[in-house]
Amino acid sequence: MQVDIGNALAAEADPGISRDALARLDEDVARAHDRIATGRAGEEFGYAALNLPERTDAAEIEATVEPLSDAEAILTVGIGGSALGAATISEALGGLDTEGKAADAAPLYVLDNVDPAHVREILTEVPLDRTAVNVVSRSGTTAETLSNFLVVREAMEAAGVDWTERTVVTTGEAGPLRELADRHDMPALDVPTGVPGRFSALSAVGLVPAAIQGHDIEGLLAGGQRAAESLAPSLFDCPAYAYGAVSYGVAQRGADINAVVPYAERLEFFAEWFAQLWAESLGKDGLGQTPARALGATDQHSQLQLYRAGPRDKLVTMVRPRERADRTIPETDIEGLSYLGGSTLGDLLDAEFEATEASLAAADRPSVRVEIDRLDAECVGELLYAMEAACVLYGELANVSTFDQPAVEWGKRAARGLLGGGEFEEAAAVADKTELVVE
Ligand SMILES: O=P(O)(O)OC[C@H]1O[C@](O)(CO)[C@@H](O)[C@@H]1O
Repeated sequence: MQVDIGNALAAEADPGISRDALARLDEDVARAHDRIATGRAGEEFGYAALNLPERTDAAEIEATVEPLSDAEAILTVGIGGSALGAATISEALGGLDTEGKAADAAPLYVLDNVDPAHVREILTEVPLDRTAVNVVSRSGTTAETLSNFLVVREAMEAAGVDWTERTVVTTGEAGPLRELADRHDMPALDVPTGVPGRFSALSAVGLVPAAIQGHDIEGLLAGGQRAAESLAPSLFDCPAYAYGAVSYGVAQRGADINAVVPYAERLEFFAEWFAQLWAESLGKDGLGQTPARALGATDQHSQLQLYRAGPRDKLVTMVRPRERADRTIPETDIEGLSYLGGSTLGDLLDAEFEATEASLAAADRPSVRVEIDRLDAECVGELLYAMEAACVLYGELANVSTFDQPAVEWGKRAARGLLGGGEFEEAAAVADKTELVVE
């Protein structure tokens, strides 16, 4: 993996960070690296996430899911970090390899919302008697996850399917899901202690579907370990820290938004995973950098207008695999289009990537290039780990509480109160809404 921060330097962009300021910031990076190393060594809450490539037991995961390896579909029931890591990994590894060979993996369906129409559509689509249900919740009490699981279980019972034979649970040491797994002697894996959900992709939380699909989860962990071993006391020696430090540096100078633009369809979930990681970790005390999700080349025909000519409040993070399965564009005699013929779609995508990067630079808009070799297990594991380490570094530099998420609890209590799940003052506040209705 490599990170090119050249187009975020003050000589190229506004907001941008000067080489001198970057050198000064590197002193803080060294201190932050030591703090991170200490936190990892002590398995401190949150920092422990950066030990997962060494902690996660791939063999245990593979053995646990082996009885479900015949599944023709996988249904992950979770939300936030309990769904996005799994979705990101399975999507990234589910395509053609660079030789064009299909992954031949059972499709993954993700229930991470309680839209009843969508839940009904999924339950109509999956073959319930040949589906592996992967229910994931650290707390085991998340309303959306447990509600969806109860609906899925009812649908399986109605179809005459023994759901206890088709379900693997990943949860914390205690709670309703753990009790359910124990009561029915179901396969269960642990959510790693000391690791917030959004940092748990390289654990059973993110790896169960990939293991059922037959993907190389040892390779994912090896890639994560490669990124772990790249952590160094200088941003100039560590791609992850270079990304985290420059993101922080330009945010300090006005880039309040970080638009993540993967130039690969199979990294679309990665942008969504990154959005939770960045927002839930760094959005504290009035600080943070808002993640925006886009997709290259598609969003060059939409959001690029804003990125290039809108407010000077954005960093654009351009992500791509350097190698991919490709497809030749046929020769054509269509007037004005003959230049495309004989080229490939990959050449066009790369040209658009580089043209968009240059377009932003020509308008003095900061961008950072993040490149991995290809969408294989090691490179995906390395990318996920590097972004987690970048996020932890940014949190140290910003001096925020990276690993908690107190602001999301208010809404949970209000919703629970509205549903009669207890007396919560937040629910009463809902009734106090100021209305000005226009029809
Ligand atoms: O794994 P759980 O406990 O169901 O939580 C799911 C998600 O909800 C959050 O706790 C936020 O409410 C996320 O941090 C987490 O990834």
